[in-house]
Amino acid sequence: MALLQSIKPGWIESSTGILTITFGLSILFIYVVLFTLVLHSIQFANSNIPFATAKNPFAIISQHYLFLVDGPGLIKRGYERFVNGVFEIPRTFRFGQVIVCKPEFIEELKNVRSTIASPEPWIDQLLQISHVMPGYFPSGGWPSIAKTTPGIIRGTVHRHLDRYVPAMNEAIHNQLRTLSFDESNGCTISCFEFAYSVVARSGSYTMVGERLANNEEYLKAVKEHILGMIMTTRVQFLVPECLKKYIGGFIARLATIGTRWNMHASRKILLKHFNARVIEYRNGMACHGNVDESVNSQEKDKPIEIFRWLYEGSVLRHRWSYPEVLGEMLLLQFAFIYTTGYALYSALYELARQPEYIESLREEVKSILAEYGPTVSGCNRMVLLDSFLKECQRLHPPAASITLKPGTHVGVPSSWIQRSSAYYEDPDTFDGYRFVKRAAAGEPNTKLVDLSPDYLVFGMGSHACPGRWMASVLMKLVISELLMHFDILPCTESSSQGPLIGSLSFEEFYVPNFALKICLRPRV
Ligand code: HEM
Repeated sequence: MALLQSIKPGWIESSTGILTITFGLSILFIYVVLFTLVLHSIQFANSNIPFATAKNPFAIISQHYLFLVDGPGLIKRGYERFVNGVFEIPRTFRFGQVIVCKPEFIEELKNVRSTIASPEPWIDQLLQISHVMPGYFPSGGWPSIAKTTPGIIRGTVHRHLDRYVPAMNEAIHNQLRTLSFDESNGCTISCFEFAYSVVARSGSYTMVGERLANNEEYLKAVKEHILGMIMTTRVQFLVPECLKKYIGGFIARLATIGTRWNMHASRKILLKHFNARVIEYRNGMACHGNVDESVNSQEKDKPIEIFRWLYEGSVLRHRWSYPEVLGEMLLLQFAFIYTTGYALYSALYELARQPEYIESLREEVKSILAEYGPTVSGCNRMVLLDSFLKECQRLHPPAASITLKPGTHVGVPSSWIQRSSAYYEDPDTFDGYRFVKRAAAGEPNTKLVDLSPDYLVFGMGSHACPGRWMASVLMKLVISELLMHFDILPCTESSSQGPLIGSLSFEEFYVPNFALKICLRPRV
């Protein structure tokens, strides 16, 4: 005790000294990082383009912060200031994003050749592929496999959409079977979780086949991996480019360990299942005798499984390596499942909030299903539902801008154009049948999958989303099934209500409000 008493004051003094030095060094480090950030932003920025708010050092730092936590809000402020011009958003240690608002420029961008305007650098910078997925793609340059997938989706998934529909219907039923219903109150579900799960299950049918689409461990890993990628990327944004290689991965792991955002843990599970699926493909290929027949045999009447197509392409034609196939699958899961899950989530939210639409939509679905069943041609005839979904996407797109050009990253403030009175009457009001009325008035581009400069949810030009027909049919099948068998109601608990959008964004991407719930009550 005496010894302790005798050493304590000295120890306290020296520890206070260490604390002061550590504090001082941390402040110095923060200043150096902020100074470098401002310097880099000015160096990377286009000198003749204004920033969303202003170009002074404080404004640059605040825009970096805002783009990280509320990207759509920052894009809105820029759009309001430069509605007939362009503006730029500085980004942490990278090229800024130039946002084009002037309608003539947007029209010009639409017609740019696919080799010049490409979404690849945007995806690379948004998801920071080389840091978040090291080892999957060749360094320097975008993998050739990624240039092939949109073609496969357009040429096979879209062309033979009807072949996928039975599996998609089964996935929807299987997902509904996982819910437990209470006789009187029905079932209260997390709105995003339900939409995300049903899309993950149906999407997995398309991507990896029936066995994995029913494997709960795999499905959980798919969902967690996508959210994990979002979270990991966000954490990585805060680390300077030169340090990312050394500490980026470590910091991101530290931030997500033990959470559902743990990308590394879920990726391990996914890889285990992908490898097992590959063994099944190999066995199948061995059974065919002639391996070349294997790829062709898929094209007869069965839906083409995207993973199998990519894998066999890598093995048989040596077009790309196995890690590249895995990398492409992980990216495609994001492109397919997050976007469609978000779109379905917003539609369920609006259905629960706006019961006046339920009866007319139900009537339409009922008569079409009676004649055509849950098929592609049935879905194509659901004009009211199509308009309702398009209105949901107009007001709640998954992202506030779409990016089109390499080098300088050029974006279009889609979310705010879609809310502009220049293009839409009473733009902030939800009118589920807005597009049916427009079609009746003879206006063009009124279908959910139609592209136009005032409706940019699926992009535009040669890189417009090739999965939009799949997304449209999938959402219609889910909503038809729900309308036929359930009443869709808002949840009465106050903690489960709230806005559609969560409190943080992911650059220009919106993140859902995970707490939002709806109630499904079985119809008598
Ligand atoms: C509601 C759901 C969806 C939305 C809102 C959406 C949105 C988008 C957008 C905005 C782009 C960029 C277009 C551009 O740069 O001009 C895109 C590209 C892409 N999407 Fe979708 N998407 C959805 C569903 C899907 C689905 C279901 C698939 C797969 C079956 C898919 C696969 C892709 C691919 C592969 C690309 C890259 C196209 C290219 O590089 O040429 N998407 N999507």
